[in-house]
Amino acid sequence: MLEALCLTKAFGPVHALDQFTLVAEPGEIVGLVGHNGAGKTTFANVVSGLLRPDGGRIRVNGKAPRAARRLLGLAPQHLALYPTATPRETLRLFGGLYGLRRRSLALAVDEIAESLRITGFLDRRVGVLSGGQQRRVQAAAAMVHRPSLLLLDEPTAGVDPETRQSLLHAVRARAEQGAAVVYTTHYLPELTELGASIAVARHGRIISRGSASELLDGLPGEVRLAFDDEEVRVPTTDPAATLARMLTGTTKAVRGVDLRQPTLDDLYRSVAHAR
Ligand SMILES: Nc1ncnc2c1ncn2[C@@H]1O[C@H](COP(=O)(O)OP(=O)(O)OP(=O)(O)O)[C@@H](O)[C@H]1O
Repeated sequence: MLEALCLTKAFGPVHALDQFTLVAEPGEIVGLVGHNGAGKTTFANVVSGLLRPDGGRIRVNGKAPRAARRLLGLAPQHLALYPTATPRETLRLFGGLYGLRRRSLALAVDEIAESLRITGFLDRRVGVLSGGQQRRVQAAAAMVHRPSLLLLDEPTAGVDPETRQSLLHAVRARAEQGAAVVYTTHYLPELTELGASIAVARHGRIISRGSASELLDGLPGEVRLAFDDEEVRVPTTDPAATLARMLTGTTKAVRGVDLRQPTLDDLYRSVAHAR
């Protein structure tokens, strides 16, 4: 369980964290969303003990960050892997640092490699793997010791749909085993797929917190229909019904259809409106 209460952290005049409060229960996936600069990465760094906060209180299963290091797994936003090591060596190294030995280490490496579909390239050098394969290795390194608190900072940035699915599957599996997960993303549909609750960050603090259905249902998306001579865009909270209505009413040939899912901007607008 994570309790982060009233965290503050300033870099000169920039208040990266400004009374930032977030609690994640065991088994809960919290989707942490917010625009660039909202404080998400600073929060992950403070919770994992990489940065000291100016104020506030953090407890992981009741322990302060330094004492809780073995309970925590962090996959940073930017890839941080040894290019000359293989994924197997990487996972054994991380598992070993977190106290796993011999048979339990080998089992943990096999299990996470299977879950994140790394098995096929476990013994190739990390430096020759694709970006998506490296992302999976980085996430696996954060999860191999089965942490009680998992911090994933945009793990799906720039990956293909298959890698995204394996990452989401592995995250859900960890939560089902009881881990509290804080999952940062700019892509809202992932949070529905994960069954995550949502925390919206802005200017260093959480401005809204709730279930995915509370915060995302009813957000306007958009249906776009392209004809030979024009393009029609209709904002809607029910794209399927809107599309059916638009198609029923037209005799022109349709050249293109696009359904836009709600974005972070839509969520920000709705949160600002409700305040
Ligand atoms: N080491 C640092 N020195 C100075 N300023 C920093 C440092 N780290 C973060 N900041 C500033 O703190 C603010 C919050 O940054 P942070 O990286 O936490 O945001 P973020 O929500 O993770 O953004 P992104 O979505 O772009 O990753 C930004 O204004 C950033 O410029």
